[in-house]
Amino acid sequence: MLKCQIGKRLPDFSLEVEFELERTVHVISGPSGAGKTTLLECIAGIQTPDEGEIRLGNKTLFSKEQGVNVPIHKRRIGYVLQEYALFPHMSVRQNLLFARGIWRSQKDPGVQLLESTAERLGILPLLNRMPRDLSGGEQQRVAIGRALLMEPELLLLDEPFSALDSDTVSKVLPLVQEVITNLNIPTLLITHQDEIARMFGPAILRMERGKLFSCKHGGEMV
Ligand SMILES: Nc1ncnc2c1ncn2[C@@H]1O[C@H](COP(=O)(O)OP(=O)(O)OP(=O)(O)O)[C@@H](O)[C@H]1O
Repeated sequence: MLKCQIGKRLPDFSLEVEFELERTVHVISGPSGAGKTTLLECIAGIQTPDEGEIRLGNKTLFSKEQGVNVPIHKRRIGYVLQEYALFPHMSVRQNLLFARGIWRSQKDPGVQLLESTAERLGILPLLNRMPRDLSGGEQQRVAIGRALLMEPELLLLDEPFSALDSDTVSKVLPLVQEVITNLNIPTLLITHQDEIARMFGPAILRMERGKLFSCKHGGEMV
């Protein structure tokens, strides 16, 4: 379970949210500048909230009161962005292994996990290719595979399909949806694309001016 009650003030913007998420996918929609990315970055540890607390399972990731701020690499959070952010000088296999910090070692049990994850995402035949030789949809599946290989306890996806054309989205989406749904961990997915929101719904949250609302009930989340 993810429990988040934080405040973050930027010069012309302020984020104030309080919510709890079970092990399901929640879609976040909302206008540009509403604070969606800021929220995900606070949860991931890229930005530091000014106040409040973030708990994941029984771990405190951030607590202003207790002076806790777990560094990004120790949060066990898979974070996928619109830009695939693969390492251009590494093969797909090395990119995936890097997620586990084992890209020099072939003996790690993670290699087996790598192959099964790559198979589920349909990228097994691509393991020896370089990122520049992949299509956008393939690169995004590698980026998602990399996030999964961390064996995350929380998955954050920030517009992961918006750089892809609609044909590619239709092909990639069912595969990714199945993998993510089967993961059974709390997942936050930012998207402006209705088709994607529908596939992952019905748990849709709406962000406006730094506040989060539940669309289903029309009220502010508590
Ligand atoms: N480093 C920063 N310094 C000052 N203001 C910032 C900073 N980063 C973001 N902001 C402001 O915070 C607000 C929320 O930005 P954020 O990127 O979280 O919105 P968003 O909902 O993700 O938007 P989009 O859908 O366009 O990506 C915006 O008004 C933005 O200008």
